Amino acid sequence: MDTLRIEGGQVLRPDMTVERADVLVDRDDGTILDIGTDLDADASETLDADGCLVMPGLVNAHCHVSMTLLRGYADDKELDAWLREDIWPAEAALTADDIRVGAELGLVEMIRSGTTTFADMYFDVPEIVDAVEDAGLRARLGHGSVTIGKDDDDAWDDIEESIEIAREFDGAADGRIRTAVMPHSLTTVGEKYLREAAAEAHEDDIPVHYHANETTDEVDPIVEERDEHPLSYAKDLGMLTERDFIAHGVHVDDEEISLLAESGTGVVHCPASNMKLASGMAPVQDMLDAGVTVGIGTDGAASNNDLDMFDEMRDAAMIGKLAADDASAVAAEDVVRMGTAGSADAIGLPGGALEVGGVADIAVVDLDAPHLTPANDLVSHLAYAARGSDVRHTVCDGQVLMQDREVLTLDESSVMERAREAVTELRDRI
Ligand SMILES: N[C@@H](CCSC[C@H]1O[C@@H](n2cnc3c(=O)[nH]cnc32)[C@H](O)[C@@H]1O)C(=O)O
Ligand SMILES: [Zn+2]
Repeated sequence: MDTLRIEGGQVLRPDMTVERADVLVDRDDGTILDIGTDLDADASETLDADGCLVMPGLVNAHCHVSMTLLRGYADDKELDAWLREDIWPAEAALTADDIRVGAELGLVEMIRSGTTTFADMYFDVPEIVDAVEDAGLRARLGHGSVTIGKDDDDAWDDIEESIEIAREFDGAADGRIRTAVMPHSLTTVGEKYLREAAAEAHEDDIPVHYHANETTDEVDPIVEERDEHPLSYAKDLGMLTERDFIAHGVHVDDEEISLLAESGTGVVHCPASNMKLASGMAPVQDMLDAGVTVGIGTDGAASNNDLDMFDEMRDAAMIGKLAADDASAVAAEDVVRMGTAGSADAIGLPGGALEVGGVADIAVVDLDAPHLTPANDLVSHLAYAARGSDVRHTVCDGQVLMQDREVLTLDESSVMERAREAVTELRDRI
């Protein structure tokens, strides 16, 4: 058997306790064989974790990965103007090659910050599929469709593309890639298209993922037109089921929180994007109290502006306390759970916890740094003090993606160089 032993570290267990242990991984099937201090087996390969915390790989539950190319391209604007005036025109000029290199750049960034799994809404998805296959991450991918401003034929084409992409690539990369049908939002996609997209997806047991209740501009028109709140509308459309997950959920009322909890629909909280676009403060503690499955996502790099899930966990804790006006709200354990198991549950992929028999998706965090000293409470450090750059090794599906900060599956400097060139040309085209 081909095995990997991560040895000498402390291990974060699913109950958020930390214990000294080695982790033995079966690289053939990508699962954890054993966790303990006296594992016998001679491993085929070892990763040194001395002075490190071994934790589940982080799960970035909402992203637009190729938007790394638009990092710093347009800042300091609210959502609607930012999308219409800057982002959508720039995206219209992106080529398939741009999408590929933008995705690779995002994947390098995620691997370097301990993210092993992500959910992504973008276009030219086959390019992203190929990039993920090579990079070795786990992902739930989909084509984002928009129908407003399009004639009926173009609108249907875009919806059908989302459905076809989801069917074609589900199970790709030896099963590491799953898919979802991804209508962009409840206000940028018309009712009949949403209904059809959800029905088609669910017919094949494929989830639906969309932006919802991100800004008041997305809530008010629905309330005015339909005399119901967006998530009640989503329920009528068949888009609020156990397998589905929404991004944001900032402006949700108590009734909508109950709908999320009853249906089991996942919510992906994107605190940095919500702060940067001044979208608002999601009632995360209320959602957790109600039993909603809450994960964390970075959103695209143009509204963040990085893909570091450690930043995101800290932001979630900070804004969660502010939103609840309570310093005990959205505590360290809660954000670490949301950034790992919560995200994995929300997007319906395995991972998010280190357990025997579970997938070997692992981040090894080097604790030997001034900002992580002393080790009073390692869960607190993960939530409040650690950075993506503290990650030393990243493992996904039993394969080592980064060892001693060297990315093994992609050529980091060539990816950066190609991304710089792509953006120089893109700016000329726009
Ligand atoms: N097929 C669509 C693209 C949809 S992909 C998903 C879209 O979400 C956009 N996006 C990124 N961040 C956010 C956000 O925070 N809220 C809403 N949309 C976003 C992103 O720029 C991208 O255009 C088209 O051709 O216009
Ligand atoms: Zn988004």
